[in-house]
Parts: sequence; structure tokens; C-alpha cells
Amino acid sequence: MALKNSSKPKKIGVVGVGSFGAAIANMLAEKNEVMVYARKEEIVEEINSVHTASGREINPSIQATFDPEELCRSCNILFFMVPSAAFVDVVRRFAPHLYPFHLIIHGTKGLALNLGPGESLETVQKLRRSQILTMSEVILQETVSVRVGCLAGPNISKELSLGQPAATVIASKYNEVILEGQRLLRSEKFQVYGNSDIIGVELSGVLKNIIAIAAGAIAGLGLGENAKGLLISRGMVEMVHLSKALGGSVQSVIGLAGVGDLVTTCNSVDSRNFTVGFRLAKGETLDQILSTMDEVAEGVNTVRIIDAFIKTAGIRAPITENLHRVLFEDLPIAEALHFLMKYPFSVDVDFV
Ligand SMILES: NC(=O)C1=CN([C@@H]2O[C@H](COP(=O)(O)OP(=O)(O)OC[C@H]3O[C@@H](n4cnc5c(N)ncnc54)[C@H](OP(=O)(O)O)[C@@H]3O)[C@@H](O)[C@H]2O)C=CC1
Ligand SMILES: O=C(CO)COP(=O)(O)O
Repeated sequence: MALKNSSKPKKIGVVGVGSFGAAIANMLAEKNEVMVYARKEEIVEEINSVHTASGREINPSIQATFDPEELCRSCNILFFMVPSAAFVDVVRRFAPHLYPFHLIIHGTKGLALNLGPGESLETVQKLRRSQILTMSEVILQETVSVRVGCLAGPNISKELSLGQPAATVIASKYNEVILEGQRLLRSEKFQVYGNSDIIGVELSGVLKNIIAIAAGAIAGLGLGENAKGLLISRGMVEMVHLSKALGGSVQSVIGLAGVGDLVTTCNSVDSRNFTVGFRLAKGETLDQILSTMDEVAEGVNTVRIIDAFIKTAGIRAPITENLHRVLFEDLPIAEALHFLMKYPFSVDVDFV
């Protein structure tokens, strides 16, 4: 059924009620009518009857559905809050029900691949930029939506759920998307900045996860705060070079969604990426860690994608390269650190 402008729906939709989706849905519900989508019938029933989602508190005013069509019919603004590994599938499920009037903002800090049929990261010889998609690029590729934005910043969901003060960036080529995001989310406890460099903001949120895994490893090895400061500063420089190579601006990396989130994630035991590094340093294997984590640590897959890209593009990104060897090539962490300490970094800041 085609929707006319006069019948434009008014609720705000949230797709995915995991850790971050639940936190954002609750914040949106403070001043808006909200409907959430969960793929499992039992989660929908849990939300609608006892107002929790897998035990996470959900504002009692929030309604849930497992029908993408109902969500798209009821809402004109949708927040996609699912991990990157599921993003293409989820967007394809929603695509038949989306119209150009729908405004979409996503909060996903991961990448997808745009490969040919039967191809995978293991089989492609080279990984070019055109074969890597940010989540806004997935939405634009898979749907008729045009007004697309992302939400990124230092936003550990546990802290947001406790009502602790924080800020985020809404990035979009369309000022209207930024203004809507600010109108919906801004509060006394939550500041919302705008940025027109959506690719740079998405990449900032994606790339900081790599450095956060390394920060967790440094903490797990008990190497101290000097080493952490060294990693964060070299990590920021690496993020700038990678982001520029992938189409983002320097300014976005040194802003809230880049350096702001980098500092938070590199210091928080509530960060899943930090936790992966910490547990690796304590001697667990990657398989052991991932099989016992309930929530997604996007940085692991991001390391694989970025490592393949830099090898193709001929870029040096020593932290990512060494982390790839630790995660996927059995290099002991101590050796990776030894290698990094000998790496001939000589210029402090070389991107301005
Ligand atoms: N948690 C945080 O502090 C923050 C997270 N982010 C980003 O947000 C994104 C989501 O993270 P987070 O909420 O923590 O992840 P979680 O692992 O907590 O939750 C993921 C959610 O996505 C749903 N989901 C997974 N696969 C599918 C699918 N195929 N179809 C429909 N729904 C699906 C899950 O549903 P089900 O229960 O059915 O599996 C679950 O509700 C990530 O990219 C993360 O980097 C960004 C900022 C902060
Ligand atoms: O991006 C986040 C906070 O801004 C959450 O980080 P983790 O995915 O590592 O938990």
C-alpha cells in the first residue's frame, strides 16, 4: 500500500533491541512515541508484556513488533541498531516497505563487504575501497531512502542507561537529518553535535574499535598508563591515515566520534572490544572469547577487513597489522608489542 504524505506516520522506529538499541529506544521514548522491531516473537512479547528485552528495561510506553512492514507503516524515522554482520540482511528485510520519505539513522560501528557471488574475504586477492561498505552505503545501495544519517560518539550503552551525561554526533549530508536527530535525542543529559562528513564519522566509530582491542591488551598485560597514552595517540594518527584513505576527513577523526570515542572505549571495562584485548592478554584464545561473549565486538571483523584493504592499497598501519597477526596468525601479544616499540615512527603528528 503506497503511503501519501497526508498519512505520514509519526512514531519513531528502532530496529534491534540489543544493548545499544534498547538504550537509544529508551532515550527516544522520553519525548517521542517509539516502536521497536525485534526479530524474535518471544522478545516482542517480553517487551509488550513486562517491558524488558532480554532482561533490559524498556520504557513501558514503547510498543514492539516483529513485522518490518508494521514498523515502516507506523514510523517515518527509523534508527537501525543491529551489528554490521546482520546489517545487510536486516536492511533487505525492510527495503520493500521503505519509501523515500523515510529518514534513516544508524548506530552501527562496523563495515560490510560488497563482493561478487561466492566471493569472501578469504578468496578475494585484493580488497579495494569499492568492495567495502559503511552502513550508510549499505542503506543507500539497498533501499530507496536518501536522507540517511549515522549516530556515533562515546556512547557506552550501560552508562546511557544509567542516565549519565554524554554526547553524540549525528552525521549526514542532509542538514534536515541532523536537525531531526538533535530534536529527537537532545536532553539535559545528552548533547547532540552535527557533522556533514558522514563517511568520516562512520569510519571514526569503526576504526576506534581496533585501537580499543589493543588498549585492552595493554591493560591485560598491566603495562601502565604511559603505554596507554602512547597507544591512543599513535592510534589516532593511524585512524586519520586510514580514514583519509577510505574517504573520511581528518576533522571527523579528531572530533567527538573519533578521539572522544577512542578515549572512552580504550578505558572502559564495559567496552566489548577492550574486553576482547584484555582477555587475549590474559591467555584466552579468540575462539574462547567470542564463544562466551553475548554481545558483538565489531573490532574483530574490522581488523580483518582493514588489514586486507591496507595490503591492497599499500598503506602502513602498524597497530592494525600487528593486531591482525595476533588475532588471526597466532602472533603472541608480547611479540606484537615488541615489534611496535621498534617500529620507526619518528614524526609525532604528520597529518596537519
Ligand atoms: N553497546 C554499546 O555500548 C554500543 C554499541 N554500538 C554499536 O551498535 C551496534 C549494535 O550493538 P549492540 O546493541 O551493543 O549489540 P548487541 O549484540 O547487544 O545486540 C544486537 C541486536 O541486534 C539484533 N540482531 C542481530 N542479528 C539480527 C538479525 N539478523 N535480524 C534482526 N536483528 C538482529 C539482536 O537481536 P537478537 O536478540 O534476536 O539476536 C540484538 O537485538 C554495533 O555495531 C555496536 O558497535 C555503538 C555504540 C555503543
Ligand atoms: O562504541 C562503543 C561506545 O561508544 C561501544 O564499544 P564496544 O562495542 O567496544 O562495547
